[in-house]
Amino acid sequence: MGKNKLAKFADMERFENVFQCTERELCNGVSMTNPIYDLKPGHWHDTYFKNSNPIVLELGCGRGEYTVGLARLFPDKNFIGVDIKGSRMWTGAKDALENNLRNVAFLRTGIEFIDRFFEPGEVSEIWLTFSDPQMKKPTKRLTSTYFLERYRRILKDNGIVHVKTDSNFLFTYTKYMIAANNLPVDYRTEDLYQTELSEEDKAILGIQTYYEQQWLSRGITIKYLKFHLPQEGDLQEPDVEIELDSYRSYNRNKRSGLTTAK
Ligand SMILES: C[S@@+](CC[C@H](N)C(=O)[O-])C[C@H]1O[C@@H](n2cnc3c(N)ncnc32)[C@H](O)[C@@H]1O
Repeated sequence: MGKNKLAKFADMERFENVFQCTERELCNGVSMTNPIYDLKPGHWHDTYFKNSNPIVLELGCGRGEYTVGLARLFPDKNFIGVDIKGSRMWTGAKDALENNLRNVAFLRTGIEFIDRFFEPGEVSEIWLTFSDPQMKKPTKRLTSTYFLERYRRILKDNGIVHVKTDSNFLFTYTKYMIAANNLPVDYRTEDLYQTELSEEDKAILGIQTYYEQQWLSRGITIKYLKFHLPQEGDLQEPDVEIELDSYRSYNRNKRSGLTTAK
């Protein structure tokens, strides 16, 4: 039987690669709890990673498969998985500790507060893996201007955003967002596993998360976008009606009866 939640929460308090800030109103970035490191925004390199390698975030990392998988592929980069659900993140944190992956950390907090934990320009890339499409709530979508503004505050100029998703709704919304703001796109595919990829991209994009495995077993195609986020200019929300996904996950909200949403 797997470890229960309370035991996992106790582990999270003592894992040296886990930083937590769960009281949302107190998340001012100077009170991340960790058994060893007193970490302030702007000091991930010198206090924790002890190198100057690029920092890559996975936002909504769940069990952290991408964070840990990418860390294995790229020992010369640093990876931080971010999620509010500590019991999920425990899996990745334990895996990284057991395998002595020093280029991995996990941060437990709400993504809406992400700019409280990093200084401007401290982050090079962001991965969004199988994020909830939030079809009814545009400001909760992780590729909305609400979130992109926050990412811009911590990313280097022209920092990279990767979106890997099952959701046609989130993919289409993100495409419109990119078009509305003329964001430079490096890569876009609507069916990842039917696309010719370099060996390196195959390894990067072949990492499969828990949610991806669920979608693949249901025959849903996987979409992927890689774009840049320049610092300059106001970000505009796209004004389009998008067809809702025809399926829903065990965790996604019930359908409202509508067939499209903005
Ligand atoms: C659908 S799951 C995907 C998890 C993982 N990326 C995967 O592919 O298996 C979405 C994850 O995002 C997290 N999440 C969603 N909104 C969040 C927010 N605002 N702040 C922190 N975590 C959030 C949830 O807790 C959940 O673990």
